[in-house]
Amino acid sequence: MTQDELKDAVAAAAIDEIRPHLGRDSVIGVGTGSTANRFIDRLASLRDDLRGAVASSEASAERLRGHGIECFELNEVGTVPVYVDGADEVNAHLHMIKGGGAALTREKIVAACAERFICIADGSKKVATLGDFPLPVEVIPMARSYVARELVKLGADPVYRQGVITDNGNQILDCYEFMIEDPVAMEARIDAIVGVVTNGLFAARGADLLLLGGEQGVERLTPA
Ligand SMILES: O=C[C@H](O)[C@H](O)[C@H](O)COP(=O)(O)O
Repeated sequence: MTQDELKDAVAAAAIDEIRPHLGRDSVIGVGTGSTANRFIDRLASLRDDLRGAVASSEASAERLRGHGIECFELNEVGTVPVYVDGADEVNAHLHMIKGGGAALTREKIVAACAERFICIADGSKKVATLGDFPLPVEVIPMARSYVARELVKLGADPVYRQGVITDNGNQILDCYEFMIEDPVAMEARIDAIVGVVTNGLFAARGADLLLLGGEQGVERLTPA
């Protein structure tokens, strides 16, 4: 199976997972990226079975609206029963690195307000230790150099993602050469640097369920 087929398979599995819990008043959280896009395309078939969605990016909101799915502000709905999103890497504890598409901050906010986080990913995203994928850190632009120096002290090799402005008007540093042994502690340490808006470690609030696509089908994994 190709990676695209695997992404499609996990998107379909997520639809099966959430369908029994949806009602006409349900507003669900929807993530960002190529895997989440496949989920959004399939969600179109459930358009009449839910009230709408909270999107974690402008791009996802636009795609949702294109399918006739109403988008709400998170402040209007407060909490969402479920948040479905992809990941760049995920470990056995269902801690993740996210933000390859620069949507990490809004993703983390919607995830924080979700009763349940379902991660959908093809098998290539599952790792023993997080960090092969460069960890994104969203920064206030004027703090970029300072934050980069602080990240070096933590052992990372931060690189400015040239030309990328987040939906929040900020910039991204990608941390290379940075294997993360304790994702919960590192998430908090990076967030404590002045000028950091968010980092792409989703460990304090990891996923509750991972739908992982492989040659044998879609595995259903809960945190180890
Ligand atoms: O900022 C982007 C998000 O964190 C995505 O969920 C992540 O990059 C995975 O994207 P994809 O499904 O395209 O691999």
